[in-house]
Amino acid sequence: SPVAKFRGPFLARVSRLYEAYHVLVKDDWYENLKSLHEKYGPVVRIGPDELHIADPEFCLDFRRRPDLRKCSNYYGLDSTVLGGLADPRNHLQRKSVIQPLFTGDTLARYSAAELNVHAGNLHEKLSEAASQHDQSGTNLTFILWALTNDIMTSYIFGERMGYLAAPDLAAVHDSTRAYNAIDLATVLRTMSPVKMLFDPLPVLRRLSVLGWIDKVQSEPLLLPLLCVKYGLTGSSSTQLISTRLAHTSNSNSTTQHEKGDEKSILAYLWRQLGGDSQLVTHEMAHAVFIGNESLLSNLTFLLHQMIENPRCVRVLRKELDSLDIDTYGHQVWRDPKVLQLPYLDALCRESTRLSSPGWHRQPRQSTEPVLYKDNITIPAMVSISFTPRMLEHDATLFEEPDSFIPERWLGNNRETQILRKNSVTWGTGTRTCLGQYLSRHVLKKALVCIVYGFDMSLFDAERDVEEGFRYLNTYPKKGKAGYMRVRVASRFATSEP
Ligand code: HEM
Repeated sequence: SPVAKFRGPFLARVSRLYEAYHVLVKDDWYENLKSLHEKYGPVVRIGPDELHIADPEFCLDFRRRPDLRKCSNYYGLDSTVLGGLADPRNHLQRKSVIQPLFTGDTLARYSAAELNVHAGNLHEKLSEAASQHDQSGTNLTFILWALTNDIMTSYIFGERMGYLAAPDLAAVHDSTRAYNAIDLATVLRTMSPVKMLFDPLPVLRRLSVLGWIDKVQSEPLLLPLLCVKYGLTGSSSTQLISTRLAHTSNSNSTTQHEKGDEKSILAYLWRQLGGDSQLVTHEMAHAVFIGNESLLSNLTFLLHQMIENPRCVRVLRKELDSLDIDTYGHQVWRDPKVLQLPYLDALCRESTRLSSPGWHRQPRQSTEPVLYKDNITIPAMVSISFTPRMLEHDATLFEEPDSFIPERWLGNNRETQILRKNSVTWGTGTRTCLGQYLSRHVLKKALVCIVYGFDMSLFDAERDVEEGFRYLNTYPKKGKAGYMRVRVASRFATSEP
């Protein structure tokens, strides 16, 4: 093997089942990875053709290269959508079509109008919860999940689905959230016979426990509801999206998009991708799928940190007092200055830094051999991986790396510039997150809405500690999902502006 000279556990050298064992059976992938680096040093062979590197300097430098390929064994499940395209040229081409829909005017218009409506709905829901004094606490996970679904579907499909207004948020949550995503992705990438069997046999696949992947890929969370809404029950999702596309693209969809009609995002993309409705469906379903879960996870983490650090709540409230309360009243999130508040920005950066999940690594391949330190050469096309969480908790990059210290991001000086350059929260190189700016707006507005309007504490902190704060898990295993239950109280007697 071209990587034979690199050290690692025996099973990992011969089979991907090593990964499967640590993800599916022992559920200790990240902890094990750390112990492997302690034993074998900064470069460890974690698969027959994959090296994991825990050398921040090398990782940060290597990742900036624009010519790297995403490894098909890792991203193969999503090989047709932007996030999984292996070839950098194909990726660049697709990105040039999709990226404008997630930045610039499209995002600014959404943020200033639609996103404010969702923040208003969140406020309403929390006010309701505060007045009800629920004996079992307020399930914030359900509320945030409904919120992120409303946001993602309205952004991508231009539809207000009203998840947050649904009378039964538990039902919304349970019927739309997918569990075991990491396990199933692991099965398919570490057990190639399973993947080979399932690829050509979609029926078999649908009957299996893996069926949800097709469902999520081809029928994103909102589609059943869209079916009901448009009276299209029975249509296949692709037909449904096509119908929706035809509806929105009947005339001048590009012009509408340019005018800022968010409803035309789908139609615009459809036209740009040559009318390939299946590709558009997959691309958008994927964005909704990953957007929902990462927003939920990041919002939950941010609120968890705020509850754990009352000092941060005080400092943020002081900063919020500088906003135009006379104009916006309790709806402070509507003040455009919110997006520029330095402490709020620092809170969000620090929270996203600490919340990267341990299961997520980023493997890349170079078509040329790569020179690692001390004259060690890594052969071409070997998967070279790093785990963002490891870098984000590295003491050489971040002082007191495990502590929540938003202040480290404040100011524009040499230190903060270096911190920003070293940040890998949103990915690296040319493959950074498409949803990062949308996510930043969502995190900021939701946090402002909550911190300005409400006092919050954990409903049963003892149980949360006992459970190891399970509610912080992204893409949890079934049966291991946690719920963030809180006590909510309105800060103001009357909440009208
Ligand atoms: C706070 C929330 C989020 C975090 C921390 C996050 C993080 C990331 C990271 C680390 C990557 C790189 C993955 C890799 O290279 O393996 C990525 C890629 C991506 N993310 Fe996000 N993400 C978030 C929210 C979103 C949202 C809301 C969307 C959709 C609107 C989204 C869409 C994407 C897409 C499409 C890619 C692939 C980009 C490409 O390869 O060009 N993300 N994200």
